[in-house]
Amino acid sequence: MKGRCAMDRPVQSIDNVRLTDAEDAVVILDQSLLPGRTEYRVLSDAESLREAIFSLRVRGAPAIGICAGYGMYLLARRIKTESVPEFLAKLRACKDYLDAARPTAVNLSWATARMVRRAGENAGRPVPEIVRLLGEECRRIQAEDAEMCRAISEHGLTLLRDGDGVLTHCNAGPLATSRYGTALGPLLLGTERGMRFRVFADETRPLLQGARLTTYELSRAGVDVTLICDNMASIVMKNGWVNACFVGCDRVAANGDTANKIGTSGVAILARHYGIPFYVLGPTSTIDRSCKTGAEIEIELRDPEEIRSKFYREPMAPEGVRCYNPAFDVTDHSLITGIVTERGVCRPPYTESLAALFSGGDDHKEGSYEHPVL
Ligand SMILES: CSC[C@H]1O[C@H](OP(=O)(O)O)[C@H](O)[C@@H]1O
Repeated sequence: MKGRCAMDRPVQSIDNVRLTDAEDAVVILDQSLLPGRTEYRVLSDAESLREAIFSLRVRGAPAIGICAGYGMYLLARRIKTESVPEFLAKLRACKDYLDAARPTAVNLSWATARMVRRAGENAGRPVPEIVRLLGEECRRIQAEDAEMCRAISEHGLTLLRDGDGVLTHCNAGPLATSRYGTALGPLLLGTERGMRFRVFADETRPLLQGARLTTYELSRAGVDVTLICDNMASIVMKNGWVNACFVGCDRVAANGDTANKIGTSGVAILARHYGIPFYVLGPTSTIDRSCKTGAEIEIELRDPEEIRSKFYREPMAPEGVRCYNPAFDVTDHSLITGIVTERGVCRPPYTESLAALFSGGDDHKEGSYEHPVL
């Protein structure tokens, strides 16, 4: 589906995922086709929603959560029953079906759980009223993410100076969120304010989110960006061109161990070697306190063809050669200088500083955010 240009709006708020006006489908910008093709997909059933998440047509932990929230509302509207218990049971089945698309990014299951929780809290109301409340909740998920990303960008910007060199890995910009992004947010916000940065974007094999998406977002925003192969991160750090590394996150454990795109832990080890600060940026919705350490985070394994041939005219390896294709790895908390959330910059020890984010007792407080000094 050819749609309005994804960049009709300021780059900080790419139109990457939304509900149709008729509320009968979720429309996504198909990120698997960028930067060459700007095409939208209309997701009108559970199968297309799950396929779009699995195939990274919509990707990035927050964007996946936003899409899943809209998807749960869409599917809830299709549940034809007046029995609340039957409605709730079928809604939970929708959650299980969508959650199975990708296991690592917590925002997927966090968003579907939030929708099921919202329905359960209102089990005393008639089904149509519950559905209406779910329509409000899915929109709140996207609106809150926009707030969180803006706050993350403000906090992240305090860590940078005009003219800094920043290395990024994968893509954690507006395409992966609701606006601004997490790792890229401070760079976009700072550029809006007249600051200049020199960004080195890891291409991020095998799916090349850095090459295809990060350079697309940053160059459109007028940010100086240089694309490098993943194996060049060391030399640009050694050359003294990098003042900080900024990466996103898909699941942060209670002790600060962080799952992010495969290759992130290698960047962190290099940064430590060269004495360069390494920051993880993400919303509190990506912190999973039920995971005590990164050892408990399930790492998604993907199709070997993504390594062998997905992006190349000619096969890059003999047909059928065995490949190992983990989509994420876990960066040990000891390698992380700070974790930037919408509520401030958390410093080690993360078991304490992350817990302090939730001192109000809830796993994720909706609405405005206090900004404690952490
Ligand atoms: C703002 S979260 C972005 C996060 O998600 C990416 O994974 P994927 O492209 O597989 O969805 C990557 O880990 C980014 O850091």
